[in-house]
Amino acid sequence: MPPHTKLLKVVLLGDGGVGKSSLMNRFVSNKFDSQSFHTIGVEFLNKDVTIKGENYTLQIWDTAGQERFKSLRTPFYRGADICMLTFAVDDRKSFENLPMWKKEFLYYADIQDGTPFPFIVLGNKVDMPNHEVGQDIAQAWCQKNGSIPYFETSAKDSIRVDEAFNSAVTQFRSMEDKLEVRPQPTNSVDLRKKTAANNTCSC
Ligand SMILES: Nc1nc2c(ncn2[C@@H]2O[C@H](COP(=O)(O)OP(=O)(O)OP(=O)(O)O)[C@@H](O)[C@H]2O)c(=O)[nH]1
Repeated sequence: MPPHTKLLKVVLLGDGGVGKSSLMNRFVSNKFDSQSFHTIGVEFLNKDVTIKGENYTLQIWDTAGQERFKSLRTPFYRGADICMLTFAVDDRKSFENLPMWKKEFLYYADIQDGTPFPFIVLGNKVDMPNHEVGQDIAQAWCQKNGSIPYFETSAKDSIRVDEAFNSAVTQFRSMEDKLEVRPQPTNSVDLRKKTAANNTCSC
């Protein structure tokens, strides 16, 4: 890591199939795979960014959205700096599950509900023709849940993906002073030397 680089742990959550892996791969490698497989456990990739003159390494944790992998993903929430809650705009159920994802994150990250925390909401697959969740409905939910920034994205067509990740860092910066000292992972490993490598963990 270059000097004066801050490591930020970013956790991507949401129902299986909404496009979390695809968003991470678009952001880190500028690639899209239409045959993307379900994630088992968690995977992470690092990407270096500079926001307003400050260097950051974003350590992006892509979690498995399917219910059966809950026990594999939840241990990785502790120590997160940013949480990106993801749904697909063509899948109403995935939007309706956002409160469940937020609650699960706060519980396993050991953060009290109501404490300021940098969340971002992504409505992915905006390239799809049939939207079951309108921008107004999603924005209203974000507003009600602590004025969370909302982005309609497409990993496929590369729409607003960089903007959403960069905004997540800006959101972190704006709240940094207010964030409580949060519990760090007990089973931590030093992952800071790895950058843009495909690292899989299904432990
Ligand atoms: N049209 C469209 N398809 C997408 C987009 N993003 C992802 N997909 C497709 O949706 C499917 C699921 O994408 P993934 O990235 O694997 O979804 P995930 O949320 O990581 O799924 P889990 O690993 O099961 O939690 C794949 O077939 C992707 O190619 C998008 O922006 N637009």
